[in-house]
Amino acid sequence: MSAPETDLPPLFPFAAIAGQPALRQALLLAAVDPRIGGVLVEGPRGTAKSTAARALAELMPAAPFVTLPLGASLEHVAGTLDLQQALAGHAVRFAPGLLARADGGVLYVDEINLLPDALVDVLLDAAASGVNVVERDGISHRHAARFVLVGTMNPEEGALRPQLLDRLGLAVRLANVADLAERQAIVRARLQFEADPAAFRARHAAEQAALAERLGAARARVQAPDALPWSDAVLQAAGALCVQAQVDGLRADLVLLRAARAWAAWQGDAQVTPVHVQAVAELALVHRRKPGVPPPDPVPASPPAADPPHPPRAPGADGAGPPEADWGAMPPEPIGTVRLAVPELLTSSAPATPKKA
Ligand SMILES: Nc1ncnc2c1ncn2[C@@H]1O[C@H](COP(=O)(O)OP(=O)(O)OP(=O)(O)O)[C@@H](O)[C@H]1O
Repeated sequence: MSAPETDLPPLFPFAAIAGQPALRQALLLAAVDPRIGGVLVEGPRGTAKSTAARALAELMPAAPFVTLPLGASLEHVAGTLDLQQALAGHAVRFAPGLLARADGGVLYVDEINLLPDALVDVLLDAAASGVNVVERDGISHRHAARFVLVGTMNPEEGALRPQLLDRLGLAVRLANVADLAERQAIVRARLQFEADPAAFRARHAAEQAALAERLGAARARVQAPDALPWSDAVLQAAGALCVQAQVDGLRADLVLLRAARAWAAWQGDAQVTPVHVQAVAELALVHRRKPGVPPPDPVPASPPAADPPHPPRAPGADGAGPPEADWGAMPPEPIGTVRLAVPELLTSSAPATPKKA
Protein backbone atom coordinates (compact mmCIF):
# COMPACT_ATOMS: atom_id res chain seq x y z
CA MET A 1 0.00 0.00 0.00
CA SER A 2 1.44 3.38 -0.93
CA ALA A 3 2.28 5.68 1.96
CA PRO A 4 0.51 9.01 1.88
CA GLU A 5 2.83 11.87 1.05
CA THR A 6 3.39 14.08 4.04
CA ASP A 7 2.62 17.37 2.28
CA LEU A 8 -0.77 16.13 1.13
CA PRO A 9 -3.87 16.09 3.29
CA PRO A 10 -4.54 12.67 4.85
CA LEU A 11 -6.70 10.37 2.77
CA PHE A 12 -10.09 9.05 3.76
CA PRO A 13 -9.57 5.25 3.77
CA PHE A 14 -11.30 3.11 1.14
CA ALA A 15 -12.35 0.72 3.90
CA ALA A 16 -14.33 3.52 5.56
CA ILE A 17 -16.48 4.36 2.54
CA ALA A 18 -20.04 3.55 3.47
CA GLY A 19 -22.65 2.15 1.09
CA GLN A 20 -22.13 2.65 -2.67
CA PRO A 21 -21.32 -1.06 -3.19
CA ALA A 22 -21.47 -0.83 -6.97
CA LEU A 23 -18.97 2.04 -6.97
CA ARG A 24 -16.59 0.16 -4.70
CA GLN A 25 -16.94 -3.01 -6.74
CA ALA A 26 -16.37 -1.25 -10.07
CA LEU A 27 -13.29 0.58 -8.82
CA LEU A 28 -11.76 -2.55 -7.37
CA LEU A 29 -12.42 -4.55 -10.55
CA ALA A 30 -10.79 -1.85 -12.67
CA ALA A 31 -7.81 -1.87 -10.32
CA VAL A 32 -7.53 -5.67 -10.50
CA ASP A 33 -7.43 -5.44 -14.29
CA PRO A 34 -6.87 -1.90 -15.64
CA ARG A 35 -7.44 -3.23 -19.17
CA ILE A 36 -11.13 -3.33 -18.35
CA GLY A 37 -10.91 0.26 -19.58
CA GLY A 38 -11.92 2.37 -16.62
CA VAL A 39 -15.07 3.29 -14.77
CA LEU A 40 -17.66 5.92 -15.59
CA VAL A 41 -19.42 7.20 -12.48
CA GLU A 42 -22.67 9.00 -13.17
CA GLY A 43 -24.44 10.75 -10.39
CA PRO A 44 -25.04 13.77 -8.26
CA ARG A 45 -22.44 15.89 -6.49
CA GLY A 46 -21.06 14.84 -3.13
CA THR A 47 -21.63 11.09 -3.39
CA ALA A 48 -18.02 10.04 -2.68
CA LYS A 49 -16.87 9.76 -6.30
CA SER A 50 -13.55 11.53 -5.82
CA THR A 51 -13.13 10.27 -2.25
CA ALA A 52 -13.43 6.67 -3.45
CA ALA A 53 -11.15 7.16 -6.46
CA ARG A 54 -8.43 8.77 -4.33
CA ALA A 55 -8.80 6.04 -1.74
CA LEU A 56 -8.45 3.37 -4.44
CA ALA A 57 -5.02 4.68 -5.45
CA GLU A 58 -3.90 4.27 -1.86
CA LEU A 59 -4.64 0.54 -2.04
CA MET A 60 -2.31 0.10 -5.02
CA PRO A 61 1.47 -0.03 -4.45
CA ALA A 62 3.04 3.43 -4.87
CA ALA A 63 0.22 4.44 -7.17
CA PRO A 64 -0.06 8.05 -8.32
CA PHE A 65 -3.43 9.77 -8.29
CA VAL A 66 -3.64 12.25 -11.15
CA THR A 67 -6.54 14.62 -11.76
CA LEU A 68 -7.17 15.87 -15.25
CA PRO A 69 -7.93 19.58 -14.96
CA LEU A 70 -10.83 21.01 -16.93
CA GLY A 71 -9.46 22.85 -19.95
CA ALA A 72 -6.36 20.62 -20.24
CA SER A 73 -4.92 20.55 -23.76
CA LEU A 74 -4.18 17.44 -25.78
CA GLU A 75 -0.42 18.13 -25.36
CA HIS A 76 -0.80 18.48 -21.61
CA VAL A 77 -2.56 15.10 -21.48
CA ALA A 78 -0.58 13.04 -24.01
CA GLY A 79 2.81 14.80 -23.79
CA THR A 80 4.83 16.49 -26.51
CA LEU A 81 7.71 15.65 -28.81
CA ASP A 82 10.45 18.21 -29.13
CA LEU A 83 10.91 18.29 -32.91
CA GLN A 84 13.59 21.00 -32.80
CA GLN A 85 15.88 18.57 -30.99
CA ALA A 86 15.13 15.82 -33.50
CA LEU A 87 15.70 18.10 -36.49
CA ALA A 88 19.00 19.22 -35.02
CA GLY A 89 20.10 15.59 -35.10
CA HIS A 90 19.69 14.96 -31.38
CA ALA A 91 17.71 12.14 -29.86
CA VAL A 92 13.95 12.69 -29.79
CA ARG A 93 13.01 14.38 -26.57
CA PHE A 94 9.59 13.63 -25.12
CA ALA A 95 8.00 15.85 -22.51
CA PRO A 96 5.62 13.54 -20.63
CA GLY A 97 2.01 14.48 -20.05
CA LEU A 98 -0.62 13.43 -17.55
CA LEU A 99 -0.97 9.95 -19.08
CA ALA A 100 2.68 9.24 -18.27
CA ARG A 101 2.29 10.59 -14.76
CA ALA A 102 -0.77 8.39 -14.19
CA ASP A 103 1.04 5.17 -15.22
CA GLY A 104 0.49 2.56 -12.52
CA GLY A 105 -2.14 4.61 -10.74
CA VAL A 106 -5.49 6.33 -11.11
CA LEU A 107 -6.41 9.05 -13.60
CA TYR A 108 -9.45 10.96 -12.36
CA VAL A 109 -11.42 12.91 -14.94
CA ASP A 110 -14.16 15.02 -13.47
CA GLU A 111 -17.01 15.86 -15.85
CA ILE A 112 -15.67 13.68 -18.64
CA ASN A 113 -18.82 14.48 -20.63
CA LEU A 114 -17.69 18.11 -20.94
CA LEU A 115 -14.29 17.30 -22.48
CA PRO A 116 -13.69 17.60 -26.23
CA ASP A 117 -14.23 14.27 -28.00
CA ALA A 118 -10.62 14.22 -29.27
CA LEU A 119 -9.33 14.31 -25.72
CA VAL A 120 -11.70 11.58 -24.52
CA ASP A 121 -10.58 9.51 -27.49
CA VAL A 122 -6.93 9.71 -26.40
CA LEU A 123 -7.86 8.88 -22.80
CA LEU A 124 -9.91 5.86 -23.81
CA ASP A 125 -7.29 4.54 -26.21
CA ALA A 126 -4.62 4.68 -23.54
CA ALA A 127 -6.92 3.28 -20.84
CA ALA A 128 -7.82 0.22 -22.92
CA SER A 129 -4.36 -0.48 -24.39
CA GLY A 130 -2.12 0.57 -21.51
CA VAL A 131 0.04 2.47 -23.99
CA ASN A 132 0.19 6.12 -25.04
CA VAL A 133 1.43 6.83 -28.55
CA VAL A 134 2.38 10.38 -29.55
CA GLU A 135 3.04 11.05 -33.21
CA ARG A 136 4.19 14.21 -34.87
CA ASP A 137 5.53 14.76 -38.37
CA GLY A 138 6.49 11.13 -38.84
CA ILE A 139 8.20 10.82 -35.47
CA SER A 140 6.50 8.75 -32.82
CA HIS A 141 7.04 7.94 -29.19
CA ARG A 142 5.23 5.37 -27.06
CA HIS A 143 5.25 4.74 -23.35
CA ALA A 144 3.38 2.65 -20.81
CA ALA A 145 0.18 4.23 -19.55
CA ARG A 146 -1.42 1.56 -17.41
CA PHE A 147 -3.84 3.48 -15.27
CA VAL A 148 -7.34 3.09 -13.92
CA LEU A 149 -9.44 5.72 -15.63
CA VAL A 150 -12.22 7.07 -13.44
CA GLY A 151 -14.49 9.49 -15.27
CA THR A 152 -17.39 11.22 -13.60
CA MET A 153 -20.38 12.95 -15.10
CA ASN A 154 -23.65 14.47 -14.10
CA PRO A 155 -26.06 13.47 -16.89
CA GLU A 156 -28.06 16.64 -16.29
CA GLU A 157 -25.07 18.61 -17.60
CA GLY A 158 -24.74 16.79 -20.91
CA ALA A 159 -24.48 13.32 -22.36
CA LEU A 160 -21.47 11.38 -23.56
CA ARG A 161 -21.78 10.14 -27.15
CA PRO A 162 -22.70 6.42 -27.34
CA GLN A 163 -19.48 5.69 -29.26
CA LEU A 164 -17.44 7.00 -26.34
CA LEU A 165 -19.72 5.48 -23.70
CA ASP A 166 -19.21 2.04 -25.22
CA ARG A 167 -15.45 2.38 -24.83
CA LEU A 168 -15.62 3.06 -21.11
CA GLY A 169 -15.25 -0.34 -19.48
CA LEU A 170 -17.65 -0.22 -16.56
CA ALA A 171 -20.26 2.25 -15.39
CA VAL A 172 -22.03 2.99 -12.13
CA ARG A 173 -25.12 5.11 -11.63
CA LEU A 174 -25.13 6.63 -8.18
CA ALA A 175 -28.13 8.11 -6.44
CA ASN A 176 -28.42 10.43 -3.49
CA VAL A 177 -28.51 8.58 -0.19
CA ALA A 178 -32.11 8.65 1.03
CA ASP A 179 -31.67 6.31 3.95
CA LEU A 180 -31.39 8.37 7.14
CA ALA A 181 -29.33 5.85 9.05
CA GLU A 182 -26.86 5.59 6.18
CA ARG A 183 -26.60 9.39 5.90
CA GLN A 184 -25.89 9.60 9.61
CA ALA A 185 -23.24 6.88 9.44
CA ILE A 186 -21.50 8.68 6.55
CA VAL A 187 -21.60 12.08 8.24
CA ARG A 188 -20.44 10.70 11.57
CA ALA A 189 -17.52 8.89 9.96
CA ARG A 190 -16.50 11.97 8.00
CA LEU A 191 -16.65 14.18 11.08
CA GLN A 192 -14.55 11.70 13.03
CA PHE A 193 -12.03 11.62 10.20
CA GLU A 194 -11.81 15.41 10.06
CA ALA A 195 -11.48 15.71 13.85
CA ASP A 196 -8.55 13.29 14.04
CA PRO A 197 -7.43 11.85 10.68
CA ALA A 198 -4.54 9.87 12.15
CA ALA A 199 -6.67 8.10 14.73
CA PHE A 200 -9.40 7.44 12.17
CA ARG A 201 -6.89 5.98 9.74
CA ALA A 202 -5.33 3.89 12.48
CA ARG A 203 -8.73 2.39 13.28
CA HIS A 204 -9.07 1.26 9.67
CA ALA A 205 -5.45 0.26 9.15
CA ALA A 206 -5.94 -3.49 9.46
CA GLU A 207 -8.90 -3.52 7.10
CA GLN A 208 -6.99 -1.32 4.64
CA ALA A 209 -3.97 -3.61 4.73
CA ALA A 210 -6.19 -6.64 4.08
CA LEU A 211 -7.82 -4.90 1.10
CA ALA A 212 -4.45 -3.88 -0.34
CA GLU A 213 -3.11 -7.41 0.03
CA ARG A 214 -6.19 -8.91 -1.55
CA LEU A 215 -6.00 -6.44 -4.43
CA GLY A 216 -2.31 -7.20 -5.00
CA ALA A 217 -3.01 -10.95 -5.07
CA ALA A 218 -5.90 -10.51 -7.51
CA ARG A 219 -3.82 -8.26 -9.77
CA ALA A 220 -1.05 -10.84 -9.89
CA ARG A 221 -3.53 -13.62 -10.74
CA VAL A 222 -5.17 -11.86 -13.69
CA GLN A 223 -1.73 -11.23 -15.18
CA ALA A 224 -0.87 -14.94 -15.19
CA PRO A 225 -1.94 -16.12 -18.67
CA ASP A 226 -2.98 -19.63 -17.59
CA ALA A 227 -4.83 -18.62 -14.45
CA LEU A 228 -8.59 -18.26 -14.26
CA PRO A 229 -9.74 -20.10 -17.38
CA TRP A 230 -13.30 -19.70 -18.60
CA SER A 231 -15.55 -22.37 -20.05
CA ASP A 232 -18.05 -22.21 -22.91
CA ALA A 233 -20.77 -21.82 -20.28
CA VAL A 234 -19.15 -18.54 -19.22
CA LEU A 235 -19.00 -17.22 -22.79
CA GLN A 236 -22.61 -18.26 -23.24
CA ALA A 237 -23.72 -16.52 -20.06
CA ALA A 238 -21.99 -13.28 -21.10
CA GLY A 239 -23.40 -13.48 -24.61
CA ALA A 240 -26.94 -14.12 -23.36
CA LEU A 241 -26.83 -11.06 -21.10
CA CYS A 242 -25.46 -8.87 -23.89
CA VAL A 243 -28.14 -10.04 -26.32
CA GLN A 244 -30.81 -9.39 -23.69
CA ALA A 245 -29.43 -5.85 -23.26
CA GLN A 246 -29.45 -5.38 -27.06
CA VAL A 247 -25.95 -3.91 -27.01
CA ASP A 248 -24.18 -2.86 -30.19
CA GLY A 249 -21.16 -4.90 -31.21
CA LEU A 250 -19.06 -7.24 -29.10
CA ARG A 251 -17.22 -4.87 -26.80
CA ALA A 252 -19.74 -5.49 -24.02
CA ASP A 253 -19.09 -9.26 -24.12
CA LEU A 254 -15.35 -8.71 -23.95
CA VAL A 255 -15.50 -6.25 -21.08
CA LEU A 256 -17.99 -8.45 -19.25
CA LEU A 257 -15.67 -11.45 -19.50
CA ARG A 258 -12.67 -9.43 -18.38
CA ALA A 259 -14.62 -8.04 -15.43
CA ALA A 260 -15.89 -11.52 -14.52
CA ARG A 261 -12.32 -12.78 -14.54
CA ALA A 262 -11.23 -9.90 -12.32
CA TRP A 263 -14.10 -10.69 -9.97
CA ALA A 264 -13.08 -14.37 -9.83
CA ALA A 265 -9.53 -13.24 -9.02
CA TRP A 266 -10.81 -10.93 -6.32
CA GLN A 267 -12.87 -13.78 -4.86
CA GLY A 268 -9.87 -16.08 -4.89
CA ASP A 269 -11.68 -18.58 -7.11
CA ALA A 270 -9.78 -20.97 -9.37
CA GLN A 271 -11.84 -20.41 -12.51
CA VAL A 272 -14.38 -18.04 -13.97
CA THR A 273 -17.99 -19.22 -13.78
CA PRO A 274 -21.36 -17.84 -14.91
CA VAL A 275 -21.91 -16.68 -11.33
CA HIS A 276 -18.98 -14.27 -11.71
CA VAL A 277 -20.48 -13.03 -14.96
CA GLN A 278 -23.80 -12.30 -13.26
CA ALA A 279 -22.13 -10.52 -10.38
CA VAL A 280 -20.52 -7.92 -12.67
CA ALA A 281 -23.04 -7.83 -15.52
CA GLU A 282 -24.81 -4.62 -14.63
CA LEU A 283 -21.52 -2.74 -14.36
CA ALA A 284 -20.66 -3.71 -17.94
CA LEU A 285 -24.14 -3.30 -19.38
CA VAL A 286 -25.82 -0.32 -17.72
CA HIS A 287 -24.29 2.19 -20.14
CA ARG A 288 -24.44 -0.08 -23.19
CA ARG A 289 -28.02 -1.31 -22.89
CA LYS A 290 -30.19 -0.08 -25.75
CA PRO A 291 -32.47 2.74 -24.56
CA GLY A 292 -35.89 1.43 -23.61
CA VAL A 293 -34.71 -2.12 -22.92
CA PRO A 294 -35.36 -2.96 -19.27
CA PRO A 295 -32.66 -4.71 -17.23
CA PRO A 296 -33.43 -8.28 -16.14
CA ASP A 297 -35.44 -8.51 -12.94
CA PRO A 298 -33.21 -8.33 -9.90
CA VAL A 299 -33.11 -11.50 -7.87
CA PRO A 300 -34.59 -11.11 -4.40
CA ALA A 301 -31.78 -11.66 -1.98
CA SER A 302 -31.27 -11.51 1.72
CA PRO A 303 -30.94 -8.62 2.40
CA PRO A 304 -32.75 -7.31 -0.72
CA ALA A 305 -30.64 -5.62 -3.39
CA ALA A 306 -32.82 -2.51 -3.15
CA ASP A 307 -31.60 -2.02 0.39
CA PRO A 308 -27.89 -2.81 0.25
CA PRO A 309 -26.31 -3.25 3.63
CA HIS A 310 -23.49 -1.15 4.96
CA PRO A 311 -19.90 -2.29 4.69
CA PRO A 312 -18.62 -4.18 7.69
CA ARG A 313 -17.26 -2.30 10.64
CA ALA A 314 -15.90 -3.28 13.97
CA PRO A 315 -18.76 -3.02 16.47
CA GLY A 316 -19.24 0.60 17.43
CA ALA A 317 -16.68 1.92 14.95
CA ASP A 318 -17.82 5.14 13.27
CA GLY A 319 -21.46 4.45 13.97
CA ALA A 320 -21.83 2.38 10.81
CA GLY A 321 -24.66 -0.05 10.22
CA PRO A 322 -24.98 -3.78 10.77
CA PRO A 323 -22.54 -6.31 9.30
CA GLU A 324 -23.40 -7.41 5.82
CA ALA A 325 -24.44 -10.80 4.57
CA ASP A 326 -21.87 -13.17 3.07
CA TRP A 327 -23.07 -12.96 -0.51
CA GLY A 328 -20.26 -15.19 -1.64
CA ALA A 329 -21.89 -18.08 0.20
CA MET A 330 -25.16 -17.80 -1.71
CA PRO A 331 -26.11 -20.46 -4.27
CA PRO A 332 -25.63 -19.78 -8.01
CA GLU A 333 -28.45 -18.01 -9.81
CA PRO A 334 -29.93 -18.73 -13.22
CA ILE A 335 -28.48 -16.82 -16.17
CA GLY A 336 -30.30 -13.66 -17.10
CA THR A 337 -30.62 -12.43 -13.55
CA VAL A 338 -28.67 -9.51 -12.23
CA ARG A 339 -27.62 -8.62 -8.76
CA LEU A 340 -25.96 -5.27 -8.53
CA ALA A 341 -24.77 -4.84 -5.03
CA VAL A 342 -21.92 -7.09 -3.98
CA PRO A 343 -21.12 -5.82 -0.53
CA GLU A 344 -18.95 -8.74 0.56
CA LEU A 345 -16.27 -6.92 -1.41
CA LEU A 346 -15.02 -5.42 1.76
CA THR A 347 -15.24 -8.49 3.94
CA SER A 348 -11.66 -8.57 5.07
CA SER A 349 -11.97 -12.20 6.11
CA ALA A 350 -12.44 -13.21 2.46
CA PRO A 351 -9.55 -15.18 0.97
CA ALA A 352 -6.56 -13.25 -0.33
CA THR A 353 -5.14 -16.40 -1.85
CA PRO A 354 -6.83 -18.56 -4.47
CA LYS A 355 -9.23 -21.26 -3.33
CA LYS A 356 -8.60 -24.75 -4.58
CA ALA A 357 -10.80 -25.74 -7.51
N1 LIG B 1 -20.63 6.89 0.91
C1 LIG B 1 -19.78 7.73 1.51
N2 LIG B 1 -18.84 7.27 2.37
C2 LIG B 1 -17.98 8.13 2.96
N3 LIG B 1 -17.98 9.46 2.75
C3 LIG B 1 -18.88 9.97 1.91
C4 LIG B 1 -19.83 9.14 1.25
N4 LIG B 1 -20.61 9.93 0.48
C5 LIG B 1 -20.18 11.17 0.65
N5 LIG B 1 -19.14 11.21 1.50
C6 LIG B 1 -18.41 12.40 1.96
O1 LIG B 1 -19.03 13.51 1.32
C7 LIG B 1 -18.05 14.45 0.90
C8 LIG B 1 -18.16 14.66 -0.59
O2 LIG B 1 -17.64 13.55 -1.27
P1 LIG B 1 -16.81 13.69 -2.63
O3 LIG B 1 -16.06 14.97 -2.66
O4 LIG B 1 -16.04 12.43 -2.80
O5 LIG B 1 -17.99 13.76 -3.65
P2 LIG B 1 -17.99 13.77 -5.25
O6 LIG B 1 -19.02 12.78 -5.63
O7 LIG B 1 -16.61 13.59 -5.79
O8 LIG B 1 -18.52 15.23 -5.51
P3 LIG B 1 -18.30 16.24 -6.74
O9 LIG B 1 -19.02 15.63 -7.90
O10 LIG B 1 -18.92 17.49 -6.26
O11 LIG B 1 -16.82 16.35 -6.94
C9 LIG B 1 -16.72 13.92 1.32
O12 LIG B 1 -16.39 14.52 2.54
C10 LIG B 1 -16.95 12.42 1.51
O13 LIG B 1 -16.14 11.86 2.52
